[in-house]
Amino acid sequence: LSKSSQIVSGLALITFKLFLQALEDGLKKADADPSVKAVMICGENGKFSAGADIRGFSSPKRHGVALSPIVSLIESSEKPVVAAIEGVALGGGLEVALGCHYRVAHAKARMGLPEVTIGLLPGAEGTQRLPRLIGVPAALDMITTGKHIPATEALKLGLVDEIVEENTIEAAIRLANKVIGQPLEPRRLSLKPVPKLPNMEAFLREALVKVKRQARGCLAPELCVQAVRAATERPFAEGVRRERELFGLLLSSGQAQALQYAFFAERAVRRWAAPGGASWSSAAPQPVRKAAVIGLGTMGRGIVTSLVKANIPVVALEQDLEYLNKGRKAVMLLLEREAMKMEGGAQTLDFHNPARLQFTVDFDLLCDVDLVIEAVFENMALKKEIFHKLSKICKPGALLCTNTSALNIDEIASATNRPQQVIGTHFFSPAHVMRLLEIIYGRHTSPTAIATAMQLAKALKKVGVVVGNCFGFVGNRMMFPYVQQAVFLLEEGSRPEAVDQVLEDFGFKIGPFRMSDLAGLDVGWRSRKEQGLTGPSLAAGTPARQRHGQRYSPLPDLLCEQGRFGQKTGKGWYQYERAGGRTATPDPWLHDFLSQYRDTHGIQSRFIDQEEILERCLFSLINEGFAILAEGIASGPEHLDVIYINGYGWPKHRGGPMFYASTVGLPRVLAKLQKYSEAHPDVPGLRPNAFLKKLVAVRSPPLKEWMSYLSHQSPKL
Ligand SMILES: CC/C=C\C/C=C/C(=O)SCCNC(=O)CCNC(=O)[C@H](O)C(C)(C)COP(=O)(O)OP(=O)(O)OC[C@H]1O[C@@H](n2cnc3c(N)ncnc32)[C@H](O)[C@@H]1OP(=O)(O)O
Repeated sequence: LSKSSQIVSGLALITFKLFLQALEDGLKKADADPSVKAVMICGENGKFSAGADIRGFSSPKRHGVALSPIVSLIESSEKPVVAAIEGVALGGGLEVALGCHYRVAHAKARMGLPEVTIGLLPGAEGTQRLPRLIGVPAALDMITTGKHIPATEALKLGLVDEIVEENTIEAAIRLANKVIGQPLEPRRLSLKPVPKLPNMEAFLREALVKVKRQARGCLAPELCVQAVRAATERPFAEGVRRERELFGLLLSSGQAQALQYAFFAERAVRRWAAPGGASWSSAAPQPVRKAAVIGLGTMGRGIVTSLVKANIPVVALEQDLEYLNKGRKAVMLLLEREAMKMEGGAQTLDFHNPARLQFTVDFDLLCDVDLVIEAVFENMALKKEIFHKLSKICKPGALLCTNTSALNIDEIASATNRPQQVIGTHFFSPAHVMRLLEIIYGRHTSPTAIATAMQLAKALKKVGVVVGNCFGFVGNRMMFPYVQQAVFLLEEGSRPEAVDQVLEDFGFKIGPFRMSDLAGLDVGWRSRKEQGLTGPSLAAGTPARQRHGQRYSPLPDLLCEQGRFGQKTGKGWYQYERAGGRTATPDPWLHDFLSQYRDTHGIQSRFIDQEEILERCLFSLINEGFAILAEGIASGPEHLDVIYINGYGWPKHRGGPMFYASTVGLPRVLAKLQKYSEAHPDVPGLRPNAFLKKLVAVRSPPLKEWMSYLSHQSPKL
């Protein structure tokens, strides 16, 4: 456009506020200058905009330049304004583009309104303009999910006018030149009607039901639907007023802070630290060009699928042909399903090629892999045998990972000649779906090994969280007291469905008993037998409800002795329509069994209210979290929260257990733990941890300062 245009650039994230000011000044200048015939807005360095600075929403100094008036200013310009979208146009960035009269995008650009994922809604008139441009169904989908869509999809939806493979800015200038002099009214989205649907009311009602069911207590998706509904029912200006009202509600709901905390926590855990000062900033990962997975049970199958999806060639190994064929079939089925989901996308799955995925029973084929993930049964002797073999067969630099949920990494490493290359990689089931990867370093694990495991997590599109070695690591260790409380509550008078209901209402995807039925009660039973807590190795004369002087509930063991393993046997804490069924119904047999159990042990059944259920389960879990932090097993509360959100179904809009504790108030958590501990002195999980007490004593500092109150920066770090 040379002299006849005004190029406004610099839509960089950190300078969003400054940019808005510059944009306003630039637009006004362009408008006043008769030599300017059109305006093109682009970003710097190939990126349009990631939107407003998220930290600004919870900053006490939140004032900022309002975005809406600038979007309106763009739209009302008498000269055509064209957005040249490269990289990403997200949130406020996309709302700026929606104010423009035309949008040109690079083929690799991505667009979205992700505000819902940080507890907000597109508050710069995005909920009013987008439905006018692409219709209610597509707009609602983008706004309530926050998904980023590729440029090709944006073109199909009519969100952009043109996509280009080459120079986006030149293409935008070409388009601007072409449209000079054409009427702008039809291009101003605020003047357009929202395209009608024959069944708009029913559609919106169903959309609301859907987001309420999926979001479980999370406000933002629901309010997004309400804002879009306003677009369908009210004139633009009134819709904008409603949008503003709803935005204000979300901003002060507390959920937005929790979700924004979660956004940054997920990024903070990438900056890992380990003993001896090793950290993300100094350690470099090794390349993983080929991997192997040992064991094709449920976990191994998911891990193989995950590696194939990440385009890493895999050797999948089983102990014999029977298991191998079973495993191969299951993996192929998973991959077929994944391929179907990806159909039409840019990526394809090349899993029929033996160079990409090879099944074998021959350990020698592992001689050239860069990384092995052992995913066999949770049995120390078996794992040690495998690791001993691996250290003989694998090339010297190969990283040896064990997928374990609790076993001692150091003991496994002791079976090899290279303990520095042994690391725990705790995947969550189903491993090709769940985002969490708990990465556990042992006493000898090298910084390179940790960096490589973190790099692997990234390649697998997972959130890697580095933690220290202890029984259950972080996630399961915090889960033990939670589940223990849930079972104690049954002993005292509650029922599985009552406990599950309270925790599901809190926002957990699934309560502890439904979870236990899903995972299989036999898993914990086996582990308790191995620990000598139950079964033949239990010393004669051990009291039924006590182990090592502490309260113990034999209830789960008794259920297992009855063959009630959960869904797989059709009976567990609930009953199911058949073995393998998924619909849990309260079981009168279990209710009778609990009554008899209480009678046998002289337990006076009592009514337990929702508050007690919630507090005893959650506060005991949080209490263990403080112990983990004090011992240096994790380097900060964010690590625990990211683990819980991504691996244990903790509701993200509550920010994770430690963030939740900070919102409840540490003095309250402490007081309640003290109260419950006095009532149950034989339950160590309820005894307030010293670190929690210390934080309360120093007046409960903000979560990000907690770690500075540990006198020793812990033996592990
Ligand atoms: C008054 C106005 C009212 C409303 C209008 C505006 C509302 C908004 O715009 S809300 C913000 C909407 N935008 C987003 O939610 C985008 C969030 N960011 C992302 O999705 C991703 O970061 C990305 C796709 C932009 C880039 O992904 P990737 O390449 O994987 O990098 P990272 O995620 O690691 O990010 C790098 C770095 O940038 C920080 N960051 C990214 N986006 C923001 C942001 N919007 N605000 C603040 N900081 C952001 C991120 O935290 C990383 O930094 P650290 O490693 O230091 O944590």
